[in-house]
Amino acid sequence: MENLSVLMTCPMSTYLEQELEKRFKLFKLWHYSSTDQFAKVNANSIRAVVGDTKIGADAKLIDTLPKLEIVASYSVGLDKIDLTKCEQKGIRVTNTPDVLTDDVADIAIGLILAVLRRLCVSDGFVRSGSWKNGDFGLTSKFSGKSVGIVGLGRIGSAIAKRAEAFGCPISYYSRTEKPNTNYKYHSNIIDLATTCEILVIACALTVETHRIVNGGVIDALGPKGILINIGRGLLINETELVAALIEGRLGGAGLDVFEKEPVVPDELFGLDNVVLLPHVGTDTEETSNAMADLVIQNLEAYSLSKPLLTPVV
Ligand SMILES: O=CC(=O)O
Repeated sequence: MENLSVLMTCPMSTYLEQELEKRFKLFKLWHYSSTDQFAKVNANSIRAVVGDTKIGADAKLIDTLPKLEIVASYSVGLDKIDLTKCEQKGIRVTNTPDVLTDDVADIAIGLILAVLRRLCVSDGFVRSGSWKNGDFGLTSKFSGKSVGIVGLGRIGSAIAKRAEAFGCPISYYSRTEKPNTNYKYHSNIIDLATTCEILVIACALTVETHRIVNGGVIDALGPKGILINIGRGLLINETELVAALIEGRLGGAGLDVFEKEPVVPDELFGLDNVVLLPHVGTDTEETSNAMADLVIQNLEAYSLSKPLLTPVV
């Protein structure tokens, strides 16, 4: 197995680095001044790339590595990988589904509660000593509110299940109606946004879903509506979102992802009806290690010519 040379694109998990180093010849792209400098000496030896949600394998990297055979992503999302190019070149691709579903669904519910019950603001209220001057004031109830989910895949379904336990009626939008659910299907995202109080974006970022939440969807959700995004920043038109929040056309937002991470629009920092997280949906020790194990198992399977565990291409 040592003969598989693996390129990691950026720091993602110390455990993953250590485990890769035990098994393969590991190169770390961030130890070089540029991809070109790395490629000058090593391009012909790399057969595997391990990328993540920050740096995956785009067309330029793939073209730089003529011997590349497999991209094992330390993420479920595949938007940072040029899948078409991988398919054309016969490069295998794997990701890390399932092991992270619970954590991402948990953080979606956490964001809903944080926005509606104003958890971060009330924490600040206690820390600043303001409580001594009077009560915090009333917030908004979660239990029983109608939840609309965009994308009823693994993560969307796990969010639905959790929201059901809060007594929330669930409806969803996806390309096709899913069999065997009691949830109401909308074939149009505007209809979904019009009929729900909390809209959770849980679909993959693809050409079709790019900025699927535009001004029309935000206005359909309305001044009492809450928008939650645990998918990708580019699923929402961020400029429209910021404008709607500032103008009071949207009730609030809970965001784990942004268009240009780690850059977050300055305007959001001054709003106390938004909760902002640094893309941490999967970042628990347990899940991070499970994702790393899956990356390793896929690479091991590949190097032993065994079936991949979670193949995408
Ligand atoms: O965002 C997280 C992932 O795609 O795994």
